[in-house]
Amino acid sequence: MTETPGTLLAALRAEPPLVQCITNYVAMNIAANVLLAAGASPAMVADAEESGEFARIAGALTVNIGTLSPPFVDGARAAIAGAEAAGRPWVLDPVACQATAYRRRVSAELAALRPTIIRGNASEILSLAGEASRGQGVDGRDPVAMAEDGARRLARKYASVVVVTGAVDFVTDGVRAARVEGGSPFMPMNTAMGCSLTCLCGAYAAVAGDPFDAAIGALAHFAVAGSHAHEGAAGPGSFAPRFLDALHAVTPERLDAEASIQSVEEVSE
Ligand SMILES: Nc1ncnc2c1ncn2[C@@H]1O[C@H](COP(=O)(O)OP(=O)(O)O)[C@@H](O)[C@H]1O
Ligand SMILES: Cc1ncsc1CCOP(=O)(O)O
Ligand SMILES: [Mg+2]
Repeated sequence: MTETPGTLLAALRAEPPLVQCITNYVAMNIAANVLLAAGASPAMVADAEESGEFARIAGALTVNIGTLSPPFVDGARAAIAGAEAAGRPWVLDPVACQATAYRRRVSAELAALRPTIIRGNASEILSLAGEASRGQGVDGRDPVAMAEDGARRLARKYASVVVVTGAVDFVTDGVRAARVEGGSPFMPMNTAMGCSLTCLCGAYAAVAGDPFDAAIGALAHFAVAGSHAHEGAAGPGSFAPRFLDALHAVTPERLDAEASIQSVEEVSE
């Protein structure tokens, strides 16, 4: 792996990428702070009046359907067209896509536009892959292992890198696969943690040559920072500021030294 998480983090900090985040009302502030702490430059630019134009100047685009509405979806469509025209990577977060017909329809439409990376919890990836999901609203309720085959199918169908998050994260491009360990059980007790990770996947994709490496880099950065923040945290409340500090404090060298990444042998079909 030439593009290790540490190499990508060094590149990101040397030239902070502009990341256009079309995300939900809950995540906007949290995700912007996560990107700034990590070393990237966030901009929450969502309306169709300008989102396509902005996507052409951003290093990457992220689209999250957490608090979707028809104008929001129009903004996402325009931004995706702009990113595609400019050859920029874009990331889809299909928040709670199992929950309603509207979310199933919009997430399927956006996935069919072939995102560079799709990132969701196991329940969301299961649903996007057409399988039964036990997700409750935005919260994942399925084990990551259950969603791995669905992730592989999605990756092959849309030529995307697919990331399934949970206690141990899984990433696949349909040919290669890996698992990333670390983090903290306080992470799913903090809202918008997954949404923020999706935005960080955009930041890493902006500086990486290979979106599979980018996804692993963002996952490793979250996992290492989450483990550091867990030390001394009394609960989800004190975890949150420690996590921002840890995202900022981790150096490229420590990221490569501490990241726990296992390649998964893939069976060719
Ligand atoms: N039980 C856990 N232990 C450690 N890290 C976790 C755990 N659950 C989730 N995470 C981490 O929290 C982040 C958000 O993942 P997740 O909670 O699955 O997303 P979402 O917020 O979209 O449901 C990821 O970095 C993931 O690795
Ligand atoms: C609570 C909530 N409601 C709609 S979007 C959202 C945030 C979800 O954040 P995450 O998927 O990162 O847990
Ligand atoms: Mg989520």
